[in-house]
Amino acid sequence: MAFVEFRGVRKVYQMGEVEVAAVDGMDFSIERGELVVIVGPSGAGKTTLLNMLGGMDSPTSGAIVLDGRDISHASPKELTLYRRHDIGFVFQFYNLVQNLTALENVELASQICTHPLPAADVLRQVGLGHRLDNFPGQLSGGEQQRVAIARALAKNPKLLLCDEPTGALDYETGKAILGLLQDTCRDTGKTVAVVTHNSAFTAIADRVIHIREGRVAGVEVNDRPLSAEVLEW
Ligand SMILES: Nc1ncnc2c1ncn2[C@@H]1O[C@H](COP(=O)(O)OP(=O)(O)OP(=O)(O)O)[C@@H](O)[C@H]1O
Repeated sequence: MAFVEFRGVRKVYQMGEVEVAAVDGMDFSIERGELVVIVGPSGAGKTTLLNMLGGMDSPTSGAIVLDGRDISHASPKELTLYRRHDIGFVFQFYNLVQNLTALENVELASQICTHPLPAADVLRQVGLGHRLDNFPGQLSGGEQQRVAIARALAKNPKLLLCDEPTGALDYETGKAILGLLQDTCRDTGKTVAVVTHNSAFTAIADRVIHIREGRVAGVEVNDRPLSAEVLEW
């Protein structure tokens, strides 16, 4: 069994009389330790997929398995624990607590977990060893996203789930963040999934899952992914 599996997953929203299938029968798998890019145009179903994989929402039908556990019928309480322990989230906007330092922001997340990694170590790992005591307002956008990545990693999650992680950053800073996600995957063996509309990012992935109209339009496995350093778009 693969590390992550989507099997016949559907998510249907009822809009008055009309049913909208935001995800309409999705099958894919992700292996442990892979950097995966899930890519598709606006409205393809990326957010709906991410919400289900992240345990924010449950599928209408089908199975979602992470590390051997089917979460598709999990109770709200079980999903809370799943989000807390199994998934590290990185969003487009960093969502840091403004009156806490970088170190305190990371420690805050670690406090709710059972096996957190030392906050200062993880901040050093993302290149912010010299910024531990700075507040978010004293950090650049790229540095704030590094804190957000450290916060997610310090939970020591099974899967790092990133939603348009470079969306608010300029070109060079965005590239550096992609490089950090790639290095994290290579150096720690962590499974990293990046959800994006930017098809250029697919070149750095071990596996690419193309999404269109609520379905998987294709899957590619890259034997030689490009280093994020040399990526251009
Ligand atoms: N709560 C909802 N109720 C009704 N329809 C929804 C709901 N959420 C999503 N949809 C519909 O499902 C489809 C997929 O939406 P989704 O937000 O998952 O796409 P997306 O790929 O994330 O798009 P974007 O890149 O623009 O965020 C769209 O047609 C959307 O209108």
